Amino acid sequence: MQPFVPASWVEGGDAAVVDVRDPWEYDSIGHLPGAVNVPFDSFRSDEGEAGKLPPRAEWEELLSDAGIGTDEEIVAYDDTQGVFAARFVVTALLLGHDPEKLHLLDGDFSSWQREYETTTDGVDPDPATYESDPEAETPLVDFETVRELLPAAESGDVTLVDTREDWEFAEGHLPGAVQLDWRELVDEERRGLRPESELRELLEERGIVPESRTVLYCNTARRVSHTYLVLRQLGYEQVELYEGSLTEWEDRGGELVTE
Ligand SMILES: O=S(=O)([O-])[S-]
Repeated sequence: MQPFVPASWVEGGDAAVVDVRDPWEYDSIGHLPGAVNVPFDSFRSDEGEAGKLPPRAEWEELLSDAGIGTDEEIVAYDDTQGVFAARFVVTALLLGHDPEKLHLLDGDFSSWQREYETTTDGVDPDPATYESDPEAETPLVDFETVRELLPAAESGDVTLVDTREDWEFAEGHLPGAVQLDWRELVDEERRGLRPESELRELLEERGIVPESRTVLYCNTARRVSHTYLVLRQLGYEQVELYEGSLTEWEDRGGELVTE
């Protein structure tokens, strides 16, 4: 999986382009030419199979209405350095879209408009039928699995990564977790990924290495989605997502460490 694509790939290509910002931003500030608007809140739910995943029927209807077909190449963007759009990409992945056909713009709306055109023209998508794949293998792990992995995380055999900010980590984290704020992976100025060599150095410093099984969590599986895609971009194959994240962990009385 090579999820991150540059603006030039999006501009010249024929992938379905998905803008996950609020409708007022899409309509009034503008959007990438041809992009459809699928706002972040429209694909988050407490009624799906796990965490914040939407029910399959709702997801299928949302994508069909947006004119996106089951086998299409998709690229998503936002205006927050990719963290909201990453959640769209990971939602599609977890509901069975072909991972090789899922992409995230390396950058965001603000960096795009420094070089490329935007528009406020409405988009009228062609009708499509989207079908999710309930049989697809996914990188999801659940509460019980994470709880069973804690001893291995504490002994360093499994890498448990908390992708939240320092102060959140200090207030309470899973035993054995290392901290990696997702924002450390992006370059403030270009609003996309930092250079690969810097990313690899940073990850290694934190003990996040491709050889180790790696499980990510945050609060509601938004920030982990970005980190998941970065690790996959760098060739990490053994990365899993705790979709329930701290919201479920705390609800179910999971152990927390404070500093
Ligand atoms: O990004 S988050 O799910 O932790 S709010």
